[in-house]
Amino acid sequence: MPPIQYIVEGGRRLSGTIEPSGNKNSALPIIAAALLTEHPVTLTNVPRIRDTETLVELCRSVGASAEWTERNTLQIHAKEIRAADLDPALCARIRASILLAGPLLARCGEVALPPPGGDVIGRRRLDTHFLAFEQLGATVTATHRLEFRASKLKGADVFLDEPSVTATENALVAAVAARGTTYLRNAASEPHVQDLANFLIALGAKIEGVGTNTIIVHGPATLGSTSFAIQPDHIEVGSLIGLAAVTRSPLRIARAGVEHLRSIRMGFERLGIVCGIEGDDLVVPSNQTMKIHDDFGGHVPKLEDQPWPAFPADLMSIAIVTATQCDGVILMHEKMFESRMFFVDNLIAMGGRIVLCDPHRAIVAGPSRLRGAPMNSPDIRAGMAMLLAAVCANGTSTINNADQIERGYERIDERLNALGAKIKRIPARS
Ligand SMILES: CC(=O)N[C@H]1[C@@H](OP(=O)(O)OP(=O)(O)OC[C@H]2O[C@@H](n3ccc(=O)[nH]c3=O)[C@H](O)[C@@H]2O)O[C@H](CO)[C@@H](O)[C@@H]1O
Ligand SMILES: C=C(OP(=O)(O)O)C(=O)O
Repeated sequence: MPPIQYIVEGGRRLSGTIEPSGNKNSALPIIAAALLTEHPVTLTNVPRIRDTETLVELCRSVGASAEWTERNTLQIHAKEIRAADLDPALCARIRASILLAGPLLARCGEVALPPPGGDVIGRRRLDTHFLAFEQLGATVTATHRLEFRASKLKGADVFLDEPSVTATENALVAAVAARGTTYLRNAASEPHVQDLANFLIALGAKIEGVGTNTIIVHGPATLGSTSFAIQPDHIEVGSLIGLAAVTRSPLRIARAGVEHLRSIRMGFERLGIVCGIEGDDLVVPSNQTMKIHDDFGGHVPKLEDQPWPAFPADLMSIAIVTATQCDGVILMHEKMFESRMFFVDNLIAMGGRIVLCDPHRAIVAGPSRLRGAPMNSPDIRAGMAMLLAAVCANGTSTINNADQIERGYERIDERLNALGAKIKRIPARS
């Protein structure tokens, strides 16, 4: 596939209504977990993005049938599956290939996975996955590939060494197949972890504590068939709030899943951006103060990410771009990933007033007038953040490697153009 480039004519006001896609990070573990049951599963509101397409190919390669019956509806039937050798190139494309470990181990008693890929945003440890699988009775060998074996998975009282999202998801799926009760303590509780748990419950699993940091699973479950709708993507909603703010545009984000937006709204409020709620829609007015709130006593405020329910790491890049358009000074502290902030060089080249203090901290002083520039998209969220910068900048920007953006955001050029943006995708979509 040829690399994708966006050419963006900036400085335009946007307006209108946009609906977020289904959550990428819900769809991925749920597609993988559909391999746990031998009955058919229908998933709706699945984002049709590069990451889900890659995982669907991997599911087919182990013997499941997986068909898109409508643009965002996926039917998966894993009547019989085999612990086949998985294509290392496909696994290396996505972080979520590691999510096949839980269901394949449960179904086949063994699985060998090439190392997963995903965003290059710092070290991405797998130790928490290994810890959880071992406590559930599996043996793990990690060499050039990851081998998991378990003749029988057994329920256990597992304390995760950190609330890793994908490790919690893998452990949750394995625990559903394990004999006995499992406690997953220090578990991640992100909306996508909740979505996966609700999907497993819909299949017949017995799970308590969904949305908390102690998940209790009574296994083994007899699983059936289900039809399940993926929840809206709160990270996409956050990206759209940033877009509305930096372009000073009124946007309505319809069916936004407002119950999961408190910490996100609070983060943007610190930047002087206040959203209204109307039913399940989020309304971003154009007349924002865009004035950064100092801490009590006039001290420089900070915005930092942490595991859920705090402000999400995947919105840090968007928040940095947004802060360049706000009045005041703020410390942005990315606590979780070591390399996510390096993209700010692109913003500095565009005229952003940012000091990158170290790999985890950047000081942003705004507002600054951004100028269009050529850029490269290093990862999904930095790519989307640069798209926001390009849409708000004076002049034309070129974003190379926009394939990265399309790993996570469905038809984003078309959807933003419908609001008034001017993004040309090369090659054009047929
Ligand atoms: C497919 C998928 O769902 N990917 C998401 C998943 O990745 P993933 O599951 O890979 O991320 P993890 O939750 O394992 O950890 C992310 C990083 O945060 C660090 N960490 C984690 C917990 C903690 O308390 N302290 C800490 O420093 C980890 O060491 C790691 O460097 O969760 C990340 C964190 O929300 C998101 O960025 C990814 O989009
Ligand atoms: C880091 C991300 O994705 P992945 O974990 O799939 O690389 C992301 O969604 O921002």
